[in-house]
Amino acid sequence: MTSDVAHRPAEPRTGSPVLEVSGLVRRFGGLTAVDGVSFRIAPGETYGLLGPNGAGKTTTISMVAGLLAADDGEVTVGGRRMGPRKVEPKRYLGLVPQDLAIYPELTARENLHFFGRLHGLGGAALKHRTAEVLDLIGLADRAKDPTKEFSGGMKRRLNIGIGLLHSPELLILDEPTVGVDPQSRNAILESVEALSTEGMAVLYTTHYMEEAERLCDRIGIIDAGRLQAEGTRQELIRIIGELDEIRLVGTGDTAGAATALRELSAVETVVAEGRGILLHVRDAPTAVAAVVTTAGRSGMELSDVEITRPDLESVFLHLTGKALRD
Ligand SMILES: Nc1ncnc2c1ncn2[C@@H]1O[C@H](COP(=O)(O)OP(=O)(O)OP(=O)(O)O)[C@@H](O)[C@H]1O
Repeated sequence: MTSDVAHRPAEPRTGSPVLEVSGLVRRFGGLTAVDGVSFRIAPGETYGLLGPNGAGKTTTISMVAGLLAADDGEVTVGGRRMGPRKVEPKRYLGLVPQDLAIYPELTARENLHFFGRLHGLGGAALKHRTAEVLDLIGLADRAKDPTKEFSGGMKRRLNIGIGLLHSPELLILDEPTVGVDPQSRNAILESVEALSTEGMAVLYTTHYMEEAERLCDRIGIIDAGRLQAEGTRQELIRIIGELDEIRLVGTGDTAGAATALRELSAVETVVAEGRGILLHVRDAPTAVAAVVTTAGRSGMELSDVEITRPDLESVFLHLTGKALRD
């Protein structure tokens, strides 16, 4: 069945969360893959699930999308209870799986038309939405080409376009940049960024810290099936303290420089070590000029200055005792 009116939810539910996940649990035999996961996503918000391989990201989103039954807990999409047998709530979400689901012989536009019809779109509305989506995923100029000629990254973008066609309230993307070249990766990230201008809520899973930092308003750090922490990038970094590191390498009067550096207001700790000094400071990019000048004036000849700022990788290490990437 097709209609000329794009399928959009009848009532916008601004204010209340688009997605509410509460106490979700899923076991596979003796393994608890998802162990009491709860989070919410507001309209227009991009929420990242950041965790290493096997953390439970795909299992979580499979339950969110109603593809997999939960052993415990509850998922609601737009206030509607989700589950494998539910039909209505699934109309409000789009799922972009890791695996590609496109027809290689069809052009990009034909693929979108085909999947659009499956969503009940047709006529002028389908044409209009297809053009909008092709723009959004940056494939308007390749709309007439068979997708078998596309690069891996372009196919991924089309996969995202298919998930977007029916203007879902919530779009779920499962590690959409795995295995693509850096240029395509950037194009994918730009497409996802553009979604927030559409007011869509996005659930984005990744094991790339840079992607979570760039795209997500809030991030849930997941490991061994549990949400270890949740918040904005800044909130998460506060968990491990907000101090940056400046490492000064050089010769001369290191001890004298260390004493002088302790007097600077931005400096919290100073440790003289081997051929240099390690400082913990607030806001290193602002403090570095005074640090370098003070060290120089105190008789230290610098050969290198290195700034390290805490990132989500450091937060993950702090919370779990292991690196995000193997
Ligand atoms: N159908 C299944 N049967 C048995 N174990 C499973 C099944 N699906 C997932 N698991 C296990 O559950 C755990 C979580 O897997 P999941 O795929 O959710 O992790 P992930 O964070 O998405 O990682 P990846 O990035 O590798 O997909 C893993 O230990 C995995 O082996």
